[in-house]
Amino acid sequence: MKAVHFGAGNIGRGFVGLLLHEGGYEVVFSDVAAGLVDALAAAESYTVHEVGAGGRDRVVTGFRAVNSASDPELVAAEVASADVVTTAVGPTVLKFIAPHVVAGLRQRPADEAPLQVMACENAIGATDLLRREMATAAGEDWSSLEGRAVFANTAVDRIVPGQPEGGGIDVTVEPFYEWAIERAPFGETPPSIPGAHFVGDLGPYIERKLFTVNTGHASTAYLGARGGAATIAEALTDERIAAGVARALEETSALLSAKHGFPAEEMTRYRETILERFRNPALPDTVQRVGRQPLRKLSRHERFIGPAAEAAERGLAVDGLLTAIGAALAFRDPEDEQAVELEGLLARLSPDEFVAQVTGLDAAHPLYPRLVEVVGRATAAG
Ligand SMILES: NC(=O)c1ccc[n+]([C@@H]2O[C@H](COP(=O)([O-])OP(=O)(O)OC[C@H]3O[C@@H](n4cnc5c(N)ncnc54)[C@H](O)[C@@H]3O)[C@@H](O)[C@H]2O)c1
Ligand SMILES: O=P(O)(O)OC[C@@H](O)[C@@H](O)[C@H](O)[C@H](O)CO
Repeated sequence: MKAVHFGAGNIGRGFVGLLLHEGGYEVVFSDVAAGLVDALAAAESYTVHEVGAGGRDRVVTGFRAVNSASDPELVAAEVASADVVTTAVGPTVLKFIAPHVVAGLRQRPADEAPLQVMACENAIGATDLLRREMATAAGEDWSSLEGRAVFANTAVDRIVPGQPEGGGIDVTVEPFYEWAIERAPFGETPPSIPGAHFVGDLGPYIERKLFTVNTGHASTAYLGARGGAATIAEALTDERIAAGVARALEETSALLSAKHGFPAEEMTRYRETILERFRNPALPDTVQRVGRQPLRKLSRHERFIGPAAEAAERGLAVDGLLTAIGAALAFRDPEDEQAVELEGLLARLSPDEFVAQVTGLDAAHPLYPRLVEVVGRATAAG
């Protein structure tokens, strides 16, 4: 069995590649970072170091690596004969992966078992997005190609911090992980991934993950950065920040319970586990990594505006989320293109224009005036 995995970065090596390997796949990593591809191609194994309580080392072997920028034909050939394609590149990069998967499908015999495609990104419906990008890349050939693949959305959860520069291809991760995958698209032959669980309806899982783990993570990063903290664990040692994060998460939990029926006690335990994961002192996870790409994180269906909009529509509290959004507006990182753009947009646009453009909310939405106030305060604070 063979899996082609696009994006050999933190989660690619530290989670998706590891679980595919443990499921019995030969993993072919595909990436555009030449140094990383060369290092993987030259290695026979790498180690995933799980740090913190219950962690152990796991070794990945039997992989190969291909550079999709310099060797697209080889990538297409690998995809053509693969059983599984996964991605962990970031949702905005899926449009660049799509042409490679389409090129592979063009070479794949029509009577071959369908390629099983799963995008493992922090976004609702990431595989659906990849599929749309593939349809665009294929143009009028799509109707003859789409039957050669099946598409399943997934929710992946494991904190994999940035790895030290020059540290090689080993990866340091937390011990916890969860991978939920839609079951129905695979019919009788789901992929062999013992570490994953297959679910009938992914909607509640991905929303619970994105609106708890990622809302809490981002709230900690932005409140922490504003308070001068360097890491997530350090930020949570400040009681005011911890209280701010707890408040935002109580609001998203109330929404998730109202919308999906998750019992309140289950959500309380889920939040406790997550906050304990964030506090893992062995995990060197920076506020810059977790706060990266703030414009993506402030977009309509993401971890802040997504739950806050739905909570406001239901008349639920959103004050904690608005405080975290205020902190997000103050996030500055000269190395992060979106953080720089965010600063420019705040200087250039009126609060109304900013809310409309960045969050995509309509002026008639109940959250809209509250966001305009938050943006107005951020603009005034300079
Ligand atoms: N790190 C985590 O804790 C974590 C956990 C769950 C989900 N995720 C999600 O996984 C995705 C990747 O996150 P990450 O933390 O591993 O980021 P990362 O930056 O460590 O890895 C991304 C990799 O994609 C590669 N890449 C960029 N453009 C590419 C292209 N056109 N073709 C092939 N490869 C390309 C990069 O070179 C890099 O190696 C994101 O969607 C993220 O939200 C991350
Ligand atoms: O990857 P992002 O930028 O969407 O979010 C940053 C972190 O919150 C994220 O990578 C978490 O570590 C991960 O989602 C945990 O499962």
